[in-house]
Order: sequence, then structure tokens, then C-alpha cells
Amino acid sequence: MAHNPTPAAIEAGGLTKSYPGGRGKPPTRALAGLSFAVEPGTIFGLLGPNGAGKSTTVRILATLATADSGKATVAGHDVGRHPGRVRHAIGFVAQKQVSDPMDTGRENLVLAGRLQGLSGPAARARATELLERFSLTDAAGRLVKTYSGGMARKLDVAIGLMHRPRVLFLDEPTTGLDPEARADMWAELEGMARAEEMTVLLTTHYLEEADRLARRLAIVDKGRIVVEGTPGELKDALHGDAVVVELADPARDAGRAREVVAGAGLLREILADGRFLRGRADAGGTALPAVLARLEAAGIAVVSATVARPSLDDVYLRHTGHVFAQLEVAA
Ligand SMILES: Nc1ncnc2c1ncn2[C@@H]1O[C@H](COP(=O)(O)OP(=O)(O)OP(=O)(O)O)[C@@H](O)[C@H]1O
Repeated sequence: MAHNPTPAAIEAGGLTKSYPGGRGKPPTRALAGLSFAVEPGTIFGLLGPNGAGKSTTVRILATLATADSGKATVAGHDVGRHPGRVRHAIGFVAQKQVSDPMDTGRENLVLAGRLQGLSGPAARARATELLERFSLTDAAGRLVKTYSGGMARKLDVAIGLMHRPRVLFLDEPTTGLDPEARADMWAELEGMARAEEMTVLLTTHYLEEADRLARRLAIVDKGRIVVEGTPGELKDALHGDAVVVELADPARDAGRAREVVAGAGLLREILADGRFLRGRADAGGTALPAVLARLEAAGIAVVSATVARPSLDDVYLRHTGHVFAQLEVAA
């Protein structure tokens, strides 16, 4: 008998979506045939700059928008045919605050639970559990308007979890948070995903966030997925470390330095970039001393030299052809 693999918790196949341009302008193509699948119980990251199509994808999967073509299932339900079943199985944490600032944290949670169909005692018990999980117990009785941005964001995530969804959509959970609140949120989300055994689809425009939280991630550019894999796989596929040498007198030496290094066969993809000579090597730590020795022998002075493992920035550049812009959205 054929082995029946575990069905994906989220499956998107060939999604397309255009928005009308208005005033005779051509339509905006937000999704141009986007496909991916998420294994149950894992965090999957959709990574891309503003306008790449991440929110549109999440809105279609959460049944808040319809695709022009393509197919999607969430928790085994077709989003087009059974939107009610999908809604029952998911939690959706949008970018906008959903809690009521004039209620306490606990009141917000209990009300959300009641709206989602929990009994009073069940909603109160779940609220207590989630307040504890997100380190909000001490603030539970305070009005949300007194919360910091990070606390309000954590409360929003807790609201999305009240009915124990099997799949959680998190749309840019740390946009607008300061670095300390962001790090705190990452730690909370890691613990939450483990404890709740949920599937999480996270959209983000922070490379570091995807690297830290996602088991697998896909880079979205212009409405399609350009590459997908674990953060490690994507970085390893770049083959080798980045070696960077800063020249003391680039105007005089850059061309010759490039020739010397290329001639020795120590680096590949060599690029003279202003003061810097960049290249790749399988083992940067071994290649660098040899590169420096050759340059010294050729009388070329060096100011500094570094070896770095490839980062997701390098992955992004390789697959999209442009540098990742870390766009900060004002809170
Ligand atoms: N309601 C709409 N009407 C017209 N165009 C839209 C609408 N929503 C999104 N778009 C356009 O579709 C494209 C994809 O937008 P989308 O919001 O999905 O991207 P995103 O990657 O989520 O970006 P962000 O990080 O800003 O949320 C963009 O060009 C955007 O301007």
C-alpha cells in the first residue's frame, strides 16, 4: 500500500490576485501564482518587503479575501468551498490592535473567548492560562490603554489563541516594536508554538525574525515565491563563506589585488567594490590567511579583513537580485 504522507496544515497552489488600478490605471498584480505547503506543528515564515504580497496571501488563507485563481486548503478545508470550517480552525492576528483599550487585559480575553463560543468558566480558565504564558498576569487587571506596545501586541496574540486554533496566522507580529520588546515577543512565540502544538504562518519583513523563529521559510518577491527551505539550507546553498578585504589604497591597488587573488585560485565570485575586495571560499578561515599572504607578497597593504557565514541577506540578494530593504513601519 502506498504511504500516505501527513497532509499539510496549509497548502496554497498557484494563487493569483489582482487589485483594480482605478482611474484607467492598469491593475496591480499582488499574487502571480504563489504556491507553498506547511507541515503541521511547525512555524513557517513568509519573508519579503512591503508590497511583496504577504498580507494578500494571509488574507486569502484566512478567508478574508478571495483569490482570482488557484487553490488553498487550511487544516484540511478548502478556503473557497468551506470558509466557515476554515474560520473555526484558525486564529488570525492582524497588524492592527484588536483589544479594547478601555477594558482590562483579562476582560478582553474572556470576551474574545465568549465570542468564539467558549463557556464562561472555560473562557476564564483559558484567559488565566494565556496571561501566564505571555507573562501578563501582573498586568491582567489593568486597562489595556496603560500597556506598552509590546504588552498590547502579546495580548492580541493571546486573543487569537483563546479558542485553541490549529493554525495561527501572525501578520508581522513585531512591526513597530522596539528591539527589546521584539526579542521578548520572539521568546514568547517560541514557547507558545511548542506548548500549543500549533501550525503558525508568520509574515515578516525582518530577516532576523524569520531566521530565529521559522522551521522553514519562503522568500516572496513580486507575488511569487522565489526560494523556499530551512534557514540553514538557504544559507548553505550559497556555498561558502564571504571573505572581505579592505585595501589601504584602493585607487592604486584594487585592480592588481583582484588579479593576484584570482590568479591564486583562493576565492571565487571576486568583486572589487570601492575599498573592499569581496569573494567566496568554501572554508573562509583557511582561505583568508593565504589571501593576505599573497597580497603582502605583492606589496598591497590591507587595513582589515573579515570572514562571515552567509546570512539571509545574502540569500535574499542572490534570489531577488536586489538588497533587502529593512523597512521600518511607523508604529
Ligand atoms: N485593497 C487593495 N487595493 C489595491 N491594491 C492593493 C490592495 N491591497 C494590496 N494591494 C497591492 O497589492 C500588492 C501586494 O500587497 P500586500 O499588502 O499583499 O503586500 P505585503 O507583502 O503584505 O506588504 P506589507 O508588508 O506592506 O503588508 C501591493 O502592490 C499593494 O499595493
